[in-house]
Amino acid sequence: MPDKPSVETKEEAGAAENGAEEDLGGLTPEELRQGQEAALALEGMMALSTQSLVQAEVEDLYQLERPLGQGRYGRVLLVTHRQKGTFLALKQLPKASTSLRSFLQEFCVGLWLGSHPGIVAAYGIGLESADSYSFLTEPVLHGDLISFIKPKVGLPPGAAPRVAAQLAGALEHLHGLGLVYRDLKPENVLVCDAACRRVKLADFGHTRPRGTLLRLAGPPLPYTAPELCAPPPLPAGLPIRPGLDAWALGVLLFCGLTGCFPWDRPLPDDPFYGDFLAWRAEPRAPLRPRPWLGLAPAADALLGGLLDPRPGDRRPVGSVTEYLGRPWRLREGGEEGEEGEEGEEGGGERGVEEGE
Ligand SMILES: Nc1ncnc2c1ncn2[C@@H]1O[C@H](COP(=O)(O)OP(=O)(O)OP(=O)(O)O)[C@@H](O)[C@H]1O
Repeated sequence: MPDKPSVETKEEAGAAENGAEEDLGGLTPEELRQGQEAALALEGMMALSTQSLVQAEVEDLYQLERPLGQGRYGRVLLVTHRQKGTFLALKQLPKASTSLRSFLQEFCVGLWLGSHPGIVAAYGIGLESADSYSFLTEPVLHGDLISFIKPKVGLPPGAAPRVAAQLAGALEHLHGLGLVYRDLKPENVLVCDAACRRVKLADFGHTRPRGTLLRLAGPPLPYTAPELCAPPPLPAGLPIRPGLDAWALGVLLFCGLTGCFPWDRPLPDDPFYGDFLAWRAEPRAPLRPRPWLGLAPAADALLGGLLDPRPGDRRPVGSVTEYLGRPWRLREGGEEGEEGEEGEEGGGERGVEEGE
């Protein structure tokens, strides 16, 4: 699947002000307070980090080994420290397209998340060069999750629940700090081993404190939650909350289980989304949309909760743990299959690499 742009959102300064609950876009005052505290803590870290940026050209300090990846905003290089020889990943963001503030936000969120097994470790070194800003993280050398998702098949047998559990843990950690990740997609999930047993979440360039006001500024993606596609409840935007990540996790898991996107965008004019809504309204077998045919009841229930179009009723990312240990895919012929068997196929029409 070629790289899809991240969810384009327009951001308003600061978090939503305290007020009547109906003005909080579904956030409770406590949730909003936590988001405001996160915003303050992040601003503090950014102010300190700006003073400690190393002023140097990357090549003066690090030996470039090979590119690790390229995103819309920056490139990631495998480098070695010239004196110590340590292997590191260096994310370089050109000044032409990245402000100091955006760089510091991404750099500091990575630091703040600290050491978590499901999150790429940040090394606390930020560089300012003539034309770019850079920071260093641990290198994760088996590529990103997209290269493990076989079109119209999905992830290797057994991998989807493992990936789901690790991503849910990483996102819960981030949500617990009052943040919303906002950019969950396979390209941002790095794989630590050839069997896709261990994964880590990377790229915190879109992470913001809960309650930050955002509006969708570009076209919606499959991962964009429907409430972001609708006109925002407040003129300035939607106060973001963790349910945005729960939706994206549901879409990512669907891709991982079937090798297809469930829809192009969660709007009623999208035929696949329309079929999904009709099936939700009346979950009889004949109405089951074709892309969902290969899923077992546990996956139906898990995805049904994460992909609830009503953000207030949507299940949290941690609900993944309730469905571990049960088959998520059917064998051919409709029986429930063990995760770990060969030959599981989703019934979808659009492979993940097509047209995205
Ligand atoms: N620590 C790392 N180790 C190995 N590869 C990495 C690492 N960080 C990122 N990559 C690779 O580089 C790619 C681009 O990185 P990243 O997503 O951070 O860039 P971006 O410009 O912010 O992307 P986006 O367009 O998603 O916003 C990733 O998809 C991944 O393949």
